[in-house]
Amino acid sequence: MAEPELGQLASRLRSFLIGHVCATGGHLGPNLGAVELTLALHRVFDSPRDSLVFDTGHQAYVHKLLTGRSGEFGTLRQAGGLSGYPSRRESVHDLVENSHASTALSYADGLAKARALNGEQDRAVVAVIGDGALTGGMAWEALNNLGGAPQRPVIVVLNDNGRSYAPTTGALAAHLAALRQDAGAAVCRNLFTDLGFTYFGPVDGHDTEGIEEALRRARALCRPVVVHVVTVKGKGYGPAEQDVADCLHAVGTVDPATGRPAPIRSNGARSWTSVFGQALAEVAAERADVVAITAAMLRPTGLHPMQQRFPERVFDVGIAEQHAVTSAAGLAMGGFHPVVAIYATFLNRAVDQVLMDVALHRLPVTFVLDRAGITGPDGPSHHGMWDLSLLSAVPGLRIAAPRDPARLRTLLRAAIDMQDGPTLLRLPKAAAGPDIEALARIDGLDILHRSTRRPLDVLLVAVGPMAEAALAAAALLETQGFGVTVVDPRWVIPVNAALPALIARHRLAVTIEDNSRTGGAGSAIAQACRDARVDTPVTVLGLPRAFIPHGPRKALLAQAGLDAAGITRAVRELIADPAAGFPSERPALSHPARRP
Ligand SMILES: Cc1ncc(C[n+]2csc(CCOP(=O)(O)OP(=O)(O)O)c2C)c(N)n1
Ligand SMILES: CC(=O)[C@@H](O)[C@H](O)COP(=O)(O)O
Ligand SMILES: [Mg+2]
Repeated sequence: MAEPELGQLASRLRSFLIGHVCATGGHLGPNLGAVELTLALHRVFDSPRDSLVFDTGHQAYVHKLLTGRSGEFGTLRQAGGLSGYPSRRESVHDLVENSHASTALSYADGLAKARALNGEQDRAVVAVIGDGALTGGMAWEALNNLGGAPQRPVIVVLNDNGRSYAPTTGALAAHLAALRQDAGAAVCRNLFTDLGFTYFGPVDGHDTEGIEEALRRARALCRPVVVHVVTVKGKGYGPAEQDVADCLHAVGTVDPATGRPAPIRSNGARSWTSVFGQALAEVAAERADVVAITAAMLRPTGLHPMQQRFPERVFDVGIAEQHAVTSAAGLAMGGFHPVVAIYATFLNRAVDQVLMDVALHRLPVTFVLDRAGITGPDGPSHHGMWDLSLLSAVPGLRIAAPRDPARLRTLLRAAIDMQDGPTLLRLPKAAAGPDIEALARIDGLDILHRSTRRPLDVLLVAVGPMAEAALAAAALLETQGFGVTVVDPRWVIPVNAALPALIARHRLAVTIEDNSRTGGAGSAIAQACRDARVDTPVTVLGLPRAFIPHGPRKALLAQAGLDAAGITRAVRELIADPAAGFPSERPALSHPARRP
């Protein structure tokens, strides 16, 4: 295809991306920056015979368009529609579905070893990694292996646009900037050549033919090669190129003319993230020892209000969650109280650091996990549904789940006031609803609802934002003749010692959490009841032990039975099922607990 035709194709791809992604939402900036790069990849390599691995995968839309999925692009990130990331179910051209950054080079290392063992080294292994993802530790573990095996060819395409969301931080970013500025010096010696790679670059990331030439040369070398491609995030679309915040990294439905959401009548609802960000800035104004850490997601985790007021006390460590946690441990050892703001799903990779670098030393670090629970359009590797399961076993870690903005503010302060060990708050990806005031607060338990003049049939234990669905279910169950109590423990791990006694007063207890039901808060509560010899059957409602696909958050919660209808249905089924242990009579008061 001659250059003018290539240019026309790139232009058509850009127009397609802008039109579709503005309509469906998705990763606009990253994909506009990867148009020519992806064209070149598919012109030089023969996917799927050759393997193309995209790190994080949010920049793989053009790859999808070039592998036969343009017709379905109107379904992007919608239930049953195209995933916003590579998907093995969708195509043989797609390899890695995990949207957690910094993994591509490790996959490539494994693929290259497989090629060598199979005698298939003519099948290329190509990994595309962004400059942001390259700040993640796994990437350097992989580079160490790849560069140490000259006999195993892997082509690392570094898509360098100088940004993660914000400009990429740290010494690596400075090194790449130097390479971009001084091509002559770059070719002679740099980080990659020192690690055993041949280095080609910097290559203009919007010159398809130039990229192709570099890729062909890299392929011909049959050894580890880094092709340093310099791109512009949001290339070719003014609103993205000019967006100083994050080059329209990820957008909802926006006006293609402006890249901005259509003006909507605001119902005043704020996101949990913004409530947290403002509350933290207020605490930071009162407490000079409070510092904050982000892993390249300052704005998405709501730290910018604090960063604007106290820039010297907010640290962006790059896409390096494990380092973030242990660096926080160091800050705590130095006399500070770090608040580590991370999406719940991304903390999964730093469990050992929470356990052994923070909790073992009983350090006062507060973790604030945004996007806990079902997140929606980003699919299985983005739902924050394992934090309670992974962290409930951490000795000394206290975990709270605020049900509303008022409790978020209160619990954040309480967590930061705790100096004898780590604390953790988890927040959903949702608009923060109205405050839900308790009827009473007994032994640290918020009684949100209790039926009057009815037996104590069912106790609903709501974890955080599940309080709303629990209260709606209580209303439904009352219309069906049941007496219902709804309780919010606020601090879910360790289990409040008064909770088993409250459960003992009811004929049935149901815990409700937007975490996996395996090993989460409900499991801990059921265990606490067994330990306390409480006879009341405890049923745990939560997310299934499965990878949940992308789709609207509310619909996915309903499918998991975590809405009012699902909770009501579960209670009625339990009561109807003789094997469920629902006693015909209320249990004798083996625990003279105080009345709720
Ligand atoms: C472990 C992990 N932490 C954070 C994120 C959130 N995240 C998604 S894309 C992105 C920035 C990636 O920057 P880069 O690799 O340079 O790709 P670009 O968007 O610039 O093309 C981040 C931080 C993630 N996907 N995985
Ligand atoms: C690819 C990635 O990990 C993020 O960009 C993710 O899309 C963030 O999603 P939200 O911030 O919209 O929840
Ligand atoms: Mg980048």
